[in-house]
Amino acid sequence: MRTVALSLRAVRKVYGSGSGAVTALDDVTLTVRRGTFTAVMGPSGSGKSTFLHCASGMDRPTSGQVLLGDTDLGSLKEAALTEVRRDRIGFVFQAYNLLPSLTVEQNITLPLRLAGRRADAAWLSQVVARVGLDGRLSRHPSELSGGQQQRVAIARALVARPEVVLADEPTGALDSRTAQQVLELLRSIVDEMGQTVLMVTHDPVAASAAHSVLFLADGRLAGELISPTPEKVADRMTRLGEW
Ligand SMILES: Nc1ncnc2c1ncn2[C@@H]1O[C@H](COP(=O)(O)OP(=O)(O)OP(=O)(O)O)[C@@H](O)[C@H]1O
Repeated sequence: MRTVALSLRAVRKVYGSGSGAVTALDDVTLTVRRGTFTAVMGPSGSGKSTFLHCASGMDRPTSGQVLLGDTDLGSLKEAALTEVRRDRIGFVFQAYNLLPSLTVEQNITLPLRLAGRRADAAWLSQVVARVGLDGRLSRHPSELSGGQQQRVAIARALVARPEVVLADEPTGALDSRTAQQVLELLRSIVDEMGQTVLMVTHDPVAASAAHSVLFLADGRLAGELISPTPEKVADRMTRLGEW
């Protein structure tokens, strides 16, 4: 069994060229081990979104390598990359991104249907129970609270048994109590289901739900905090500058 879910090797991303060039990621090397929950934090403009786009294959680095397991994403043509994103990566966004005309169950199983696969009934019911959506499968997103909608999005991210779940500010639209429940859910899918989760956030409380926090500053890795607390994360962020 591979122990590394995702690795970045000397990843650089430069937007534009000449005097207007912006280096959004500068020589970022890191590994994300399987079964870990990692948060990525950094001041505004430090490269968090660029990092997530490169790590997920949504964008290609200017140089360096991104590997999902043993697969070098840079070696893949667009169609193969799309399949990797669909089949091997789960995504959770701040804005849920559910389809309003589909039921909860149809939203959750959409990635499988797009891949021409059927849901494994036992796995689906395990995922639905884990995210606390039992009895709500025939509802539509508009009938659910924000926290429940994010649970649907998390179930959708898990349904294809991805190698890594990438979350972009997953609690950014939620009140603090609901956010805490969603963070506990993300932590539990790691601790109890062995998932791997990588989450970008601005929020020290959200980051402290992870096993470790990676800090970005000016596109470079600027340290790691193991067993974070909100206070330690906030302190580190304050030392990195404006946030
Ligand atoms: N498409 C683009 N074209 C040009 N520059 C870009 C582009 N996307 C990002 N940048 C620049 O790259 C740097 C990193 O941006 P990025 O969005 O990754 O940071 P971030 O940490 O996610 O910021 P925020 O927390 O404000 O969302 C910034 O200087 C930004 O202006």
